[in-house]
Amino acid sequence: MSSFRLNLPDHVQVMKAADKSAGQSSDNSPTSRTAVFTAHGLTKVYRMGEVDVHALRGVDVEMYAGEFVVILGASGSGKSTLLNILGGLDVPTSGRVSFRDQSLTDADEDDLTEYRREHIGFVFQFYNLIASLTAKENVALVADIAKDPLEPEEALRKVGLYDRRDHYPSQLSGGEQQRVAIARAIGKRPDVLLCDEPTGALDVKTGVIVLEAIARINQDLGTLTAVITHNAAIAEMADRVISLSDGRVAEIHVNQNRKEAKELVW
Ligand SMILES: Nc1ncnc2c1ncn2[C@@H]1O[C@H](COP(=O)(O)OP(=O)(O)OP(=O)(O)O)[C@@H](O)[C@H]1O
Repeated sequence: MSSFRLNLPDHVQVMKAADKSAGQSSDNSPTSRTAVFTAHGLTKVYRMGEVDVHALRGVDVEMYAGEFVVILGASGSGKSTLLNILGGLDVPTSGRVSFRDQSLTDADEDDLTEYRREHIGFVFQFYNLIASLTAKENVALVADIAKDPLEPEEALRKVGLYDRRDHYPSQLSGGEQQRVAIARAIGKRPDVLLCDEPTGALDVKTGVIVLEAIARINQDLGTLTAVITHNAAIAEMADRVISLSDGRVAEIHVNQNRKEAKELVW
């Protein structure tokens, strides 16, 4: 286990207790945490003709039930590659990664599809909503194939868009569309919410509203939430900040005092 293990704020211990999976652990000591992701020695090499691009160069990382993690780093540092591997969208070149006690490295395509469907909600920079469906219908589409879904109205309420449920994407602002995308991602009540630059296409004010929605879901549902950004201000919201540089973990920082989204300035 890593040396920063004992430093997690009380908030995370509380979230762990609230997490659905916490009952699986018999260790109730204040320093116990349920590892959701455990990755060791992850590398990813993309072969581009004659050239090898080393996106990850040996990443060791753990993420815990209920925490809010920001993955921070410059463009090209490997953030999306790491998130895609954790989310089962990609596989490492070498190294091991597991979700709870399920190895993702040994999983085949079908296993990874089922893993993503059951456990992971994704939010990307661009919202990818279906233009011909209302907000509610966009959310229902995912909830329909889930085992224990949130009602689409409830998911939209959590992101502050219940009143706009019958609106089409073209009738919503960029920030509102992103919040529908977040409602869609949580509609299946995922264990993990993975967000890749969720505010990248938004102005500051709208970005803050989107971050507030993500933080509320982390808080209310106890969903392990990982947000990728190159914006250091956003890192102040996190329980922990994993900084990547050139495909390596450069630093892991524990925020003793998390800021609320509305306090952020950038
Ligand atoms: N499919 C791919 N084929 C080839 N190279 C890739 C591929 N995906 C990523 N890379 C390369 O791997 C490195 C890491 O990319 P990655 O997208 O993970 O970085 P990032 O930190 O998320 O960057 P950004 O903030 O710009 O999205 C980069 O050099 C990138 O060009």
